[in-house]
Amino acid sequence: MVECKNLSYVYADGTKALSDLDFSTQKGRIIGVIGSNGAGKSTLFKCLTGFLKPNTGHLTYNHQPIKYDKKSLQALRMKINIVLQGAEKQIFLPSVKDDIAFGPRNLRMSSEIIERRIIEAIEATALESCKDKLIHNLSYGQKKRVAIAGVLALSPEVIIFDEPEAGLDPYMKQQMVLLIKALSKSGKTIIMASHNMDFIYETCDYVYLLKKGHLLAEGCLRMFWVIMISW
Ligand SMILES: Nc1ncnc2c1ncn2[C@@H]1O[C@H](COP(=O)(O)OP(=O)(O)OP(=O)(O)O)[C@@H](O)[C@H]1O
Repeated sequence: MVECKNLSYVYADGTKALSDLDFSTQKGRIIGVIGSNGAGKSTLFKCLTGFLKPNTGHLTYNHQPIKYDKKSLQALRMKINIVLQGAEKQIFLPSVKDDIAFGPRNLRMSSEIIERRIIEAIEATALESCKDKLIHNLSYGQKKRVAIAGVLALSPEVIIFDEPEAGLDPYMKQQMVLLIKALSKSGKTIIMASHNMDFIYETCDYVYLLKKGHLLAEGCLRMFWVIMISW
């Protein structure tokens, strides 16, 4: 479980990106983080993954405060990982299988485990037909699934998606809804940001609404329209 209490983050130029934010997750939940451009969603995700250290507040994972030394951060990213909006940013190697294996190989997992993780990640992301192709030749939607498979291969407990449906056609958007729901059903906790309210409505169990770094509202799906009205 990830929990933030009174989280604040100010960038070096003085921009107050998060102010006194309370946020928490529960295992298997799909949590949507919504808010207009500049609301603080990406900053929150950078704090949750340890890329940014909050100026004030408490940030814990499974009730333990997040530590910022190299070893602790590496361990944190095994538990909480992020799928960035631009798939290209997360692709490091030319072949699908090698790219999926990149994280597990860096962590020096055994070849049997790596092979099993590759197979499971390919299956979960329906990449069977692309698995022997060069990533350079894949479509945007396929590249996005390779990026997701690379994260799944690390087997994190919490997966953050930054605009998972952006750039996908209607069929692939629907596939993304199914993939996210299947991950949650398998026990993964999902946190995601999106500007697509239909996608949020179709996918999430619980929603946080941010405005200029402040938490404006939060609620489960049946509260969704109340949240929308107050936005
Ligand atoms: N490196 C930075 N230096 C200074 N200010 C920053 C930096 N990164 C983000 N900000 C500012 O912090 C605020 C929150 O930005 P953030 O990217 O977290 O918002 P967001 O909700 O993810 O927006 P979007 O929906 O456009 O992705 C904005 O005012 C932004 O300009």
